[in-house]
Amino acid sequence: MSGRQSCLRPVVLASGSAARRDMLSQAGIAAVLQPPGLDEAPLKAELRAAGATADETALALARAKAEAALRQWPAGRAAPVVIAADQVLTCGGEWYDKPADLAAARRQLLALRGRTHRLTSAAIVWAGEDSPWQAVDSADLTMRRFGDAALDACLARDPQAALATVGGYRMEGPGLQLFERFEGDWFTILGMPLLPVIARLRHLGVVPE
Ligand SMILES: Nc1nc2c(ncn2[C@@H]2O[C@H](COP(=O)(O)OP(=O)(O)OP(=O)(O)O)[C@@H](O)[C@H]2O)c(=O)[nH]1
Repeated sequence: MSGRQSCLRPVVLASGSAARRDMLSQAGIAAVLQPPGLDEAPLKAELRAAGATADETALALARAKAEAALRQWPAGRAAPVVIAADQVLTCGGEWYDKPADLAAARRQLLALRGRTHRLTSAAIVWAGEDSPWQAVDSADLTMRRFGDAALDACLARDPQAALATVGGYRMEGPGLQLFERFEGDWFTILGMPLLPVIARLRHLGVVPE
């Protein structure tokens, strides 16, 4: 069998995340991009108020994004295999969200300075089963006690990261200079536990064994 995608069903990535888009395409998986257009904040607040853990919250949000994408899928087209994901950042019992602007990103990075925070990434792969396949994984990242100059240089070099990522940094960019070490899967940090997702796609016949 060629290395080409073998499934007749389209693969949909229910995400607006460039990192998730890039990791799938770089792994040779062609996906239709369909940002879910979901306002995560109220659902996230509801989950937190109910005492949901970071794992439970990321899984629930990923599932909500997959459901939103399925609702938008044109009737009559071959049912897709939908991939969705979500990432939660926690540190010392605090939960952090994507910064609203550069000033918020700076404040958030200062709050994380010299500490270890956790990125919890969940993925859903839904091929029409009653309940979707899911995976969740975490990585622990320790930030240096970086100086203000290092922080401002990082924000100046990569302002997009400050607004597009939950931590306000891109590990594959200048943000790496803010870190001392990290423990966990690289793709989990970037936004999705990729290897389990690819294994699921293999199980579904989307990519060859
Ligand atoms: N490139 C990059 N992205 C990161 C990194 N850390 C976190 N992210 C991104 O931070 C974002 C986490 O926010 P989410 O709410 O899970 O996803 P989103 O960006 O809103 O995209 P949706 O899937 O459409 O909800 C994701 O896009 C992750 O890919 C990193 O080190 N590098």
